[in-house]
Amino acid sequence: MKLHVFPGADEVLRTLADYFVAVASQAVAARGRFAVALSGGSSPKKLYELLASPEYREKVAWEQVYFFFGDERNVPQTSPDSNYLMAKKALFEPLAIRSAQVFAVDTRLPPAEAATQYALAIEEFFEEKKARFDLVLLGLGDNAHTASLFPHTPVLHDTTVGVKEVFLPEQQVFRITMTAPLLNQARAIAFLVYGASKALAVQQILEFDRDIEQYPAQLIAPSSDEVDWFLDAAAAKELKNQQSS
Ligand SMILES: O=C1O[C@H](COP(=O)(O)O)[C@@H](O)[C@H](O)[C@H]1O
Repeated sequence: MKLHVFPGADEVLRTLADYFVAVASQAVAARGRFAVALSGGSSPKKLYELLASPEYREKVAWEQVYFFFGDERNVPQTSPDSNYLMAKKALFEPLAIRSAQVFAVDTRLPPAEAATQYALAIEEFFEEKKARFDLVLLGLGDNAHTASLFPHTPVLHDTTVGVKEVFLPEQQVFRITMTAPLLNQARAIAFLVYGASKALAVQQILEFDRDIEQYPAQLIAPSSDEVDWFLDAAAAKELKNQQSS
């Protein structure tokens, strides 16, 4: 696990954008394409905007990039809560990404069916091979969730390499999420976390004893061992040890 801690969010975002460029170019050189699972929520929007900015847009072979979503809210694709809509506005439209390169969850379907169909789309994309994303981008909720692996939900114990629906009783909503085993097959995983509201969750995931019911992001442990945490000082402030391990 590698920790990258910077004084402010802008430096975190730039470092992660550089990391994205490097991982994308290695994947394209090695396999002719780059398959990335995007995260939703409030944190990654600025990263996507930066990647689409004049400074970064020429650094990635975008026509060889294939986009997936680690999780999605069960809302129409036109809803302001849709992870797809956020990425569309921040990344796909500015870069004129072809629709064939974007794999969105079909939220017109009932949640369980949407999850099944998404798992099938992933399986087809990887053909006969193991479904290994070149990069999974993840955020972290104040309650230590990542993707839509929320505390005390059945999906935390799902051993399927796939996609599942999850009902969140407090919010009375469904989400659709890649399971931890699928996320963990990735060649590389990067967490993007900034802001003081995330400091306790960061400490719980990285320094507390394992308790996946309370701290679901502890489930993220890729077989490749490539997990990078990109944090600002505010999000890292509760960490006793700020060295990579
Ligand atoms: O990985 C993820 O993390 C976030 C946390 O979101 P944020 O709004 O607190 O940055 C999550 O909800 C999101 O859907 C997910 O992909």
